[in-house]
Parts: sequence; structure tokens; C-alpha cells
Amino acid sequence: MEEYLDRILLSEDQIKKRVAQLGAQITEEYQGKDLLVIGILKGAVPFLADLIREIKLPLRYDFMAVSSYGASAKSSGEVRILKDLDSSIEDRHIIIVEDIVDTGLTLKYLQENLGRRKPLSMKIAALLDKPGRRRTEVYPNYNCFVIPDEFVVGYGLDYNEAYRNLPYIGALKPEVYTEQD
Ligand SMILES: O=P(O)(O)OC[C@H]1O[C@H](OP(=O)(O)OP(=O)(O)O)[C@H](O)[C@@H]1O
Ligand code: HPA
Repeated sequence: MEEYLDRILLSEDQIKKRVAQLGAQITEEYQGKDLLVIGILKGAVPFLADLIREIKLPLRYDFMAVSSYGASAKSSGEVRILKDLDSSIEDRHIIIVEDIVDTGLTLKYLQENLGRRKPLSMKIAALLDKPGRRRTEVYPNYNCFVIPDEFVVGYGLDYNEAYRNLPYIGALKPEVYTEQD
């Protein structure tokens, strides 16, 4: 295991199996619907790439970039749009794909912002849910794993832009980061 990790929380195999299950569930639930999958950059990229290949339906995908963490391990609480969607979502069935719901502030902002654009339906799929840190009452409709209150990296999740390419999810050693930085 890498020396900066405390332990591996979710193995490559566990992630693969759970993402396949979720893809099958979405395939069933969206039969006959015109689906648009919206990935939230940058963390959702590996999850989105794997999930869409497990959804056996015609779909389209687009990306949005928002940021509240900057280069730190603590949410600033203020969400900014860095890149908006390429096209309208009015009258589309959308699934927002996130790597993690932590304080929930990013998701709350996205729900409000995208909700105003009048999609036909809107659901949230998150790889990880960390309910112990929630600061607002938002929860993903589809979730792969619930995790404890620890800062995690890998499979898209970063600390200061590093570790996104790990194929599994690991908890960072506390000495590698500080909550206040
Ligand atoms: O529930 P919250 O406390 O709001 O945290 C979740 C958000 O934080 C991370 O994004 P970040 O701003 O770090 O951007 P990134 O995806 O580019 O890493 C993550 O990808 C979620 O979008
Ligand atoms: O635990 C986390 N790791 C990486 N990025 C994050 N963004 C919110 N929580 C986390």
C-alpha cells in the first residue's frame, strides 16, 4: 500500500461490482427515457466513465465544473461554477453524477441551480456518501458506499489534485493533510 495512506477503504473489485449493480438498476429504471448524465468535474470522471458503460441504454453525457474545496481538505462553503453545461436540460431526464457527498453544500447548490432549468426529472448518483459531515439536508438518490468521516482519495478523489488516479479508495494518513489548510 502507498505510504501516504492509512488504509484502503474500498478495493478496485468492490467498486467495480457495486458500480455494475448501480448501472443495472439505472438501466431498469430509465427504460424508454431519454437520459442525460451530468458528470461533476473533476472528481466524478472515473465513476462516470465506469457507470455509463454499465447503463445499457442510449444516453448522452455532459460535464459541469464547480468547486468549493480549492486546494484544501475543508469545504469553503461557497460554490462557484467553473464550467457550465454545453446545452439546455429543459425537459430532459438528468442524473447528476458526483464522486462524493460530504457536507452536501455542492449538491445543494447543484440541485437548486439545475432545478431552476426545468429538467423533466433530476436524480443524484454518488459513489460515496459521508453523512457524518453533512451540513445541509441533501442525500443522493443512488449511492454506492457510505463511508466514515475521514478524508479519502483515489478513483477521482484528490487531495491538492493528487491521488485521483488510484484505482481504489483509501483514507489519507492524518499527517498528510490538516483540516485547517
Ligand atoms: O459535499 P461537499 O462538502 O460539497 O463535497 C463534495 C464535493 O467536493 C469535491 O469537489 P471539489 O470542489 O474538491 O472539486 P473536484 O471534483 O475537482 O476535486 C467533490 O468532487 C464534490 O463535488
Ligand atoms: O474526503 C474527501 N476526499 C476528497 N475530496 C473530497 N471532497 C469532499 N470530501 C472529500
